[in-house]
Amino acid sequence: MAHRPIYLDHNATTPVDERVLAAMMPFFTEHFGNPSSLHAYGWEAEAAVKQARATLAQAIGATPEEIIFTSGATEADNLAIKGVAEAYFAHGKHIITVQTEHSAVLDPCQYLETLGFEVTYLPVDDQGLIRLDELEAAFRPETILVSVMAANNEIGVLQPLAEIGQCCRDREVLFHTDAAQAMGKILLDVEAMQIDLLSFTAHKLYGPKGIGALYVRRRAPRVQLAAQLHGGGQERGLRSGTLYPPQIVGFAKAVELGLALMAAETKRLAELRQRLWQQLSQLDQVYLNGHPSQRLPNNLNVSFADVDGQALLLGLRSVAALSSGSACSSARTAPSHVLKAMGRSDDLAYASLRFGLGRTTTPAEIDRVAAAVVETVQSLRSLKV
Ligand SMILES: Cc1ncc(COP(=O)(O)O)c(C=O)c1O
Ligand code: FES
Repeated sequence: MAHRPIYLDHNATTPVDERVLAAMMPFFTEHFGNPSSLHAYGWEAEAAVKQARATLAQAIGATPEEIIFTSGATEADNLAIKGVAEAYFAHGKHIITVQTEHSAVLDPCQYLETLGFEVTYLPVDDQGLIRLDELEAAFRPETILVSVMAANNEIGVLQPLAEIGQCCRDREVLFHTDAAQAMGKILLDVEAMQIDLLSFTAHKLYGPKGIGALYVRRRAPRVQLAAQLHGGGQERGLRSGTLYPPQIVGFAKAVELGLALMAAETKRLAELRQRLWQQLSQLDQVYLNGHPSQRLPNNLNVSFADVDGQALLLGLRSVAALSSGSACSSARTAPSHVLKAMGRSDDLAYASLRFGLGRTTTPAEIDRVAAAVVETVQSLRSLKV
């Protein structure tokens, strides 16, 4: 097999775990029924979907009726934000979010601005965290929704969900969180954290691409939501379209595994990340992006001064599959909006690498990549003088 670079881009996506694939397989062939059909084939598929829904609900402290399947976190974010905007505009047209959110949150907010909504984009501090006093100051009588991500996809920073949930509940404002990166990596509890809507996705957690879910609170205070896809009325009318049992079964299996392995993986990945950072920080003028400890265990984001970002990625291409910023924005020419919001200069934002460690990452891989990064940075710097 042709030599492939070491995969260190697990914040972009992950491979499907063999155990997840095995759980999915029967639902492509033997158990191919449509869960909506009222016969044995349909019931079989329906039973599997029901079980998966219960597993997913339990993983976040929700009830099964509160889980709406979608095609991923992008669709879940859109449904949450546009669905709340459409259901609550009579109460007010103001939304609060954060400058460092994923485009699946920022773009729906910008779209709503074209429809007359007002959006506050909270700043973050130099470690990527929002400040609660700034959140508190942003509320208005007409605020209907706060959307703050659980874990950032570029820098892995974990926002204080329970505190944000409390702020929102005190003011009777709905709280949505995009937990695409956080699911299965940190504990999420929608009761304890007072979360009203939560988006998640399977493919960041060794599950298949193209499946995700939105948790929508039905217990008090119950969330009203306007559907964004209309048709056959699946998912209690909130998301029409034939359910996809293989993906749904795989999603639940991935989450179940993620939770079972979480404690051990958190420890192992944090050690590997530390090993990587120790080697990289032997270079002069390297900067860790994001809070040093309040972050996902598998993410390290680093900026290198006096290096051309594009040349750095090119120089490492054969050794490691990495990205600069997020998967989508690496293809763009603008510097990362997340690093810019933290106050990084354009140069440092360009010359950044996101290391996303995963379940198969080994110490030998880390050492190999670290050595290649050190060597590439040194040689690019020596060319400059
Ligand atoms: C924070 C965050 N939100 C949303 C998404 C989009 O998820 P999906 O690919 O499931 O639509 C991603 C994935 O890149 C993400 O990292
Ligand atoms: S969708 Fe997450 S990086 Fe592009």
